[in-house]
Amino acid sequence: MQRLIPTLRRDQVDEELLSVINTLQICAKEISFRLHQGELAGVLGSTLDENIQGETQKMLDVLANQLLKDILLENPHVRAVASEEEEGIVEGTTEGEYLVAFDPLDGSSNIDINSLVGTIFSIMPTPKDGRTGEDMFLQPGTHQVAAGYVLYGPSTMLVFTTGRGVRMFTLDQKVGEFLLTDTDIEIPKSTCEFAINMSNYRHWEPQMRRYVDDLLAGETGPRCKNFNMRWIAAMVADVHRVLCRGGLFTYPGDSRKPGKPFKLRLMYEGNPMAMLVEQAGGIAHTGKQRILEVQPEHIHQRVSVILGSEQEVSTCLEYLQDSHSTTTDV
Ligand SMILES: O=P(O)(O)OC[C@H]1O[C@](O)(COP(=O)(O)O)[C@@H](O)[C@@H]1O
Ligand SMILES: [Mg+2]
Ligand SMILES: [Mg+2]
Repeated sequence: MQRLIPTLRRDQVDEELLSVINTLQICAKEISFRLHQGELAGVLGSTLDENIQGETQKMLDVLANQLLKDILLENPHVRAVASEEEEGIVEGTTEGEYLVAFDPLDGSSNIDINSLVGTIFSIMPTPKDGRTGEDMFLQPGTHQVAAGYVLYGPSTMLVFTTGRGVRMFTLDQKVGEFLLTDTDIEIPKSTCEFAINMSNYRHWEPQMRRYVDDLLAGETGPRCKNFNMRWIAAMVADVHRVLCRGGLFTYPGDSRKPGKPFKLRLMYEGNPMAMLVEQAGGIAHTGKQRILEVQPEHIHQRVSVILGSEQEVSTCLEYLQDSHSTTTDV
């Protein structure tokens, strides 16, 4: 079976980028090891702190962030990193050719119940126009040269794209290597499955409610078919299911917190997942535009996400089109 780096080398990925990807896979193996040790590693539970987004930090959020940051910044090809757990960017080597944005541990509320979590990452080139600091990261997702995630599940998987399709690698615990297990991933065009946190129903705009009402109405409703629902509460795991067997995943805007309608982060959740989904033939949208075309204004920007099977996302967007001309609350 093919190993990660030789597989990418055959795609003529440049050596500097390969080196960054190699560093990421080293971190992923270490995080995977600690997670699988669970309680035995003494790293479960919460810290007494909140991250800069006001969310309770788990010990593993802190540990995974420290690991990724420390190891990436030792790589001479990394100019800077941006993380969900860091307020500002952290600078590396001035000559570094690449920027890395990451969510060190996604779905971290699942840690306490020994359920699925992941790491998400996005790699962009260092701009050559003299920009410095956080401004270097403010590039649309179309600029990403590589993106992916690690799913820490019954097996640890690395799902990855450099813009030449999506590949899945599985960590062979015996040899400590990610081996290629699936290639040319294609999301089925149609689906009977959707993923949304239904408990927010009352906070959605009317057209999103109408779309979901029609899904729930099943074969006797206007959609004339029955839909199933799944929600793992870890974007990595929900998107992984969509890549494997199709589906629609959405975290739409809602009116819970005035002035803060969105939950998922653009630079290290929306963009990398959008690149994977588009590379697998799906759609990744905000409801108004391709996620990959959003011009970021700051590194922790949040965004509405609707992604997955082409036909179902298109149908959802048709429902929402009405709403954007009649409501302004999202
Ligand atoms: O708590 P909710 O509403 O189910 O939200 C779940 C969503 O929040 C997230 O967990 C946010 O990720 P973090 O754990 O990195 O903060 C997504 O992975 C997931 O889709
Ligand atoms: Mg996350
Ligand atoms: Mg996180």
